[in-house]
Amino acid sequence: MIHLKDVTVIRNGKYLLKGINWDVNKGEHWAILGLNGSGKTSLLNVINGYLYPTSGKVEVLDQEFGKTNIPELRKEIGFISSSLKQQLKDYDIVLSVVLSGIFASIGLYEAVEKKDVEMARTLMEQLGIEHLENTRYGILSEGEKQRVLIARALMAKPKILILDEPCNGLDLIAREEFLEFIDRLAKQEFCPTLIYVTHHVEEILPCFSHVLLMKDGEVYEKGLASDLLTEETLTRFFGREVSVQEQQNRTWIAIKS
Ligand SMILES: Nc1ncnc2c1ncn2[C@@H]1O[C@H](COP(=O)(O)OP(=O)(O)OP(=O)(O)O)[C@@H](O)[C@H]1O
Repeated sequence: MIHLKDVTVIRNGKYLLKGINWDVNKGEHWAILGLNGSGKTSLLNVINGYLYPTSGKVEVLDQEFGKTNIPELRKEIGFISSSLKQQLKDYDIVLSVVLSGIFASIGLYEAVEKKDVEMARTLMEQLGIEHLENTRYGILSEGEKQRVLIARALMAKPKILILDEPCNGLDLIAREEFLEFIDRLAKQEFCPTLIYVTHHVEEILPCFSHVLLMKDGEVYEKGLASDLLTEETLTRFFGREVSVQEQQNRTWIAIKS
């Protein structure tokens, strides 16, 4: 699904990413964990073709960057981020916003078919936002907006779904409800490969088979979540002694000292 070989990005004399080697295979879901400024967003921008590497090779969905049509490829990659949340038009109704996902457009300018509206309604129902169909996007809460974004992304039937800190701005209940949805989504046969970026270990659900630990623009470690979400590795990674607890099949950490 995604293959990065020795990817380095330098901008304004600064290494944003350094020698990244990363392979995401079909059937895997990855969580990317890192502190502020560790290069997570830069990495996502490379995958989306918004940030061109200074050196190295990028292959996404069997397309090698530099030899492929990136805008076409982007249609197969769903991307959920806070900047997209802000770009959507406040005055559009939720149904239009969801339907606009078919065209990856901000606003709905093209005719849609009955089956598209049916699909949008099914997705809204699965996300518990069907009652908001005719509500203006601008008045929704952060949690509701997040669900609209997910439904919008899924309309395009992406092969990869990237979630960049999707729980930012969600309260405790909204966050847990959102994570429950992600868990349900991961169990569906049609689920795209999920790439979930977060600062918070406890958001890494059991459906995330693998974890990429990012530090200072480099891959600190990568591998099975069960191998990496341990007291020993996380203490080394964060550079602070942490204690780890398993609850509801998730890892919760606290700083010891
Ligand atoms: N165009 C650029 N020129 C110079 N430095 C940049 C540029 N874009 C990003 N950076 C720097 O690269 C580093 C990595 O940024 P990035 O946004 O990828 O980190 P992040 O892990 O996503 O951080 P956060 O968790 O805070 O969102 C930061 O120090 C940032 O200031």
